[in-house]
Amino acid sequence: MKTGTIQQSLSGFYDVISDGELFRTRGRGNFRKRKIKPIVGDHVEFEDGYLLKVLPRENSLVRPPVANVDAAVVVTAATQPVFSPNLLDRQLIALERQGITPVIYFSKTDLLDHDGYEQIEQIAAGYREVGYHVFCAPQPFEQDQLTQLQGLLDGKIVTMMGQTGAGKSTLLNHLAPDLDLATGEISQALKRGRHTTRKVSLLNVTGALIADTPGFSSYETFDMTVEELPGLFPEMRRLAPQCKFRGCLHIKEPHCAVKDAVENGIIMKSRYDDYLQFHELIANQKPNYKK
Ligand SMILES: Nc1nc2c(ncn2[C@@H]2O[C@H](COP(=O)(O)OP(=O)(O)OP(=O)(O)O)[C@@H](O)[C@H]2O)c(=O)[nH]1
Ligand SMILES: [Zn+2]
Repeated sequence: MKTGTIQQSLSGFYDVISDGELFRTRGRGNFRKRKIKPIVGDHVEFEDGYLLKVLPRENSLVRPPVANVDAAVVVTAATQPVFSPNLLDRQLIALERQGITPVIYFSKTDLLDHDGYEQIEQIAAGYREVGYHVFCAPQPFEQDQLTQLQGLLDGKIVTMMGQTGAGKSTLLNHLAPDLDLATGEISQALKRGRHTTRKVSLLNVTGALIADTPGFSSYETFDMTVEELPGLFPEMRRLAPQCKFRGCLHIKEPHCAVKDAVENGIIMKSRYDDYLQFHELIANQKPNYKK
């Protein structure tokens, strides 16, 4: 018996990567009866061309359907379209919720003037303080950054995330110039997923398995409770024990360490404002969405 990860699923066959080798397998007959639907990213046990077992999932995304996602590269345009902290924060909390490590990658920094770049660099520093990996350099795809990113993603299951035109395909092309796909094909692969429900597969990109269909966008519903939300902001999560009230929502409560930190410039004002906006959004959702 071997163990591996499903890299691709195609009309009943599952291609499993195990120790760098690909094996074509099919599901055991009783999978269907037991309503087991293996998906890309599943860690599995297999033998003689048959999947025997799907191991418990760390997480699973619906769009694209990928299991056990370790990290998501949030490709974020520094300009064109203009940088939106609100959109970035939405993406980050969606990932936090799934237990997926966000990696923020600023693209299009080459299109900024000096002051514009300084601003973005400051924002990047703020997100680093929060605890995120942030890639930001005057030239967005310089080798140094790419090497670091490769190191970070090595051995992980990864999705690309980001607005249309943010530069997801461009980044992937830079990461894997020697990938067996032509430039156009990569972006085709990335684009196809949006319009049809075609199968996802994982591209083997220098040690990482990267979903060829970009991940969920900013339009996720906030299907969480208002109590859950502050825990999805790492900087608030860290300070919450210092708030006077347990379960402090950091809004109207007195002696709130988070509000103090915002006032003292320790927590980014833009992050806190987004927190308040998301809180309102969740509070005003129809009750059945709140669970
Ligand atoms: N100058 C500059 N142009 C970039 C950069 N990143 C992407 N672009 C350009 O922006 C356009 C969109 O880039 P893509 O890589 O196709 O963006 P995408 O995120 O894959 O977009 P979708 O496939 O629509 O989701 C292309 O014309 C790229 O050449 C960058 O860092 N600098
Ligand atoms: Zn508080």
